[in-house]
Formats: sequence, C-alpha cells, structure tokens
Amino acid sequence: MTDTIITCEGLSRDFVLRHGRGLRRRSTLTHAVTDMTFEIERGAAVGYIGANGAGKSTTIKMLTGILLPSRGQVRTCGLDPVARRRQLASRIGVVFGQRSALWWDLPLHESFTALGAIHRIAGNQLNRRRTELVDQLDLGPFLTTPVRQLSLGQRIRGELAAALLHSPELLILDEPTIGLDVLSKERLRQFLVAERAVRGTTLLLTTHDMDDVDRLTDRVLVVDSGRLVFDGTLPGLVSRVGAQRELQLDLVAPTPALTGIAHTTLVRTEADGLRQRLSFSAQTTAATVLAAVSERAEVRDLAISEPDIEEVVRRLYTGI
Ligand SMILES: Nc1ncnc2c1ncn2[C@@H]1O[C@H](COP(=O)(O)OP(=O)(O)OP(=O)(O)O)[C@@H](O)[C@H]1O
Repeated sequence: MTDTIITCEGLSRDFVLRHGRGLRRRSTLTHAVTDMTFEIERGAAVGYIGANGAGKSTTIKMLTGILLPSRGQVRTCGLDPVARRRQLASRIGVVFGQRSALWWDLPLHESFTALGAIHRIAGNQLNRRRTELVDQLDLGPFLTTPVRQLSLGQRIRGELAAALLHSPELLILDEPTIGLDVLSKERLRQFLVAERAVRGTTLLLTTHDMDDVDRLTDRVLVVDSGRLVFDGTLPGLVSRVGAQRELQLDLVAPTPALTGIAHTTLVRTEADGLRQRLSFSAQTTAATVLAAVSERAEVRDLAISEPDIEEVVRRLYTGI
C-alpha cells in the first residue's frame, strides 16, 4: 500500500456572494472547487497549476484547514484539516507568496523564537534548525531587520525558514516565486531541491511559472474552473496539448540559420546567427536537438524555456 499524505475525494467548495438590499437582494453562487479527487504520496513533489481564479488557493485553504469544504472529504497527514487544525499545523509548513505569515513589526529572529514556542520545539533542536536555515537561506545579514523593511526576496526566504523551522512532513507553497527576480527565483528553487533531497519533505506548490514546475515537481495537477482536468507529468502535459518548448542557443561563431532539424522550427536568429532560437515539440528532446545542432555549430551556452502556463491550460481546456 502506498503511503498517502493528502487524500481528497469529491472535494468541493462553493461561495455565495450576497449583494443589494431588501427586495433587490440577490446572491451569486460560485463553484470555486468541484468534485476534486486525488491522492498525493508521501515524498512526492506536485505542481498544482491553473489559470487565475481556477480554484488553486481555495483547494490549498481546504487542505490546510483554513476553509471548510462544502462537500466531499479531505485528509492531510491523515487528519481532518478543519477539525484538527492545531495538530496539522505542527506537521505542515505553508507559505503564501502574496501574504505574510511573519509578524510584520518583529525582526526575523524574534519571529523564529515565537514560532519555536508555538510549535514547542526544544531549545537545542530549535537552535540547530534555525542555524541551518539561516545559513542555507542566507538570512544572517538581516535577522534583526523588521520584516516590513525586507525586500520581497528576503521576506520570502524568511517565510520559508519560518515554515520549515519545525521540520514539517509536508510543505505547501502558494505562488512562492511570484514577483521575484530571476536570481532570487533560482536561489529559492535550489534551496527547495536540496531541502527535498536531504529531508524527503513532500512538496505541493501552486505557481504560474512553468520553470518552477519543471525544476521542482515530478507530477502536475491542472485545475480549470474548479475541476481537475489533468493529472500526470509535465512532459505528458506539454505533449498532450502539443505545446512547444524553446531552446535558445548562443553559438561560438556566426552560423547560418539552423533550419531542417527534425521536429524543430527556427523561431529567430540574432547577431548574424550568433544567437538562434529553436522551438521543438514533444516528439524530440532538448538533448537530441542539441546533438543535431552540435554537428553544425559549436554551442557556447543554452537555455530552455517552457511554454506559458496560461497557454498550456487554455489548450488543454479548449482542445486546440
Ligand atoms: N472568499 C471568497 N468569496 C467569494 N468568492 C471567492 C472567495 N475566494 C475565492 N472565490 C472565487 O472562487 C474562485 C476560485 O478562486 P481561487 O482564489 O481559489 O483561484 P486561484 O486559482 O487561486 O486564482 P489565482 O491564481 O488568481 O490566485 C474564483 O472565482 C474566486 O473569485
């Protein structure tokens, strides 16, 4: 039997919005999440993606006990999240990229002390874990700065340390890289990859960034209008919708246009062919394309970009 850490069965959540007064009183019903059924195995890394308003945050809130489901069942770490919210809080870590869980006026190190007390972490254990996280997330230089004065990148690293201080089994991240610059995103991803490799922490993340999905997860759940529309791998998703990935090649010498490589399309050449962009379908791989290119030119550097998430979801939904 597999060890599941999250189980949802027919999970649904509606919202009723009332507006107007007296006889003009009206209400609107939104089915934010409908009949969601999935399991997540302990140790997995899952990307939960969808367009704006698809129902991702509502699902996360039900998984963490912030919102009561309208219908269906949910178990997180074997617990009913709403009924056992306190016990659950000591077993999971949650980071909302757009909302802070830290005390705004306190410096980070005081937040960590307070969280240590809330989670009842023994003094020496707290010190050890705090030192480790401060070091890995490079928090040392601003431990005494009030959270309100931190940059977004610094604050998110602080939020991550706070969420991991009690060494949770499950880390849930809602848009962790939103608004971050390329370098900060990369640092965060490297940290999460290492954290998972060392501790086996289960990861569930929502994101609009396909690179997050590619780097951090091994399974993708796609939600559209509150319903689960895909459960599989990222290459499986990309291939199902026929989306193209793009390879940007920086070449050592000016090179004629790299046309005629199987399953690729030349998107653009720049600087006399020193930089060329090829899009390629799921019928080939980046490595195969690179091997074909190497027969014609010497490659100095390369970057692969993933298709846009909104586009992939739209194609999945509309079937085009
Ligand atoms: N508290 C609420 N009251 C009324 N409607 C809500 C509430 N929270 C969410 N909704 C509605 O439920 C739907 C799903 O919202 P949700 O925030 O879960 O989407 P999301 O996928 O997280 O979107 P985003 O990517 O923009 O954060 C939306 O139509 C939203 O307007």
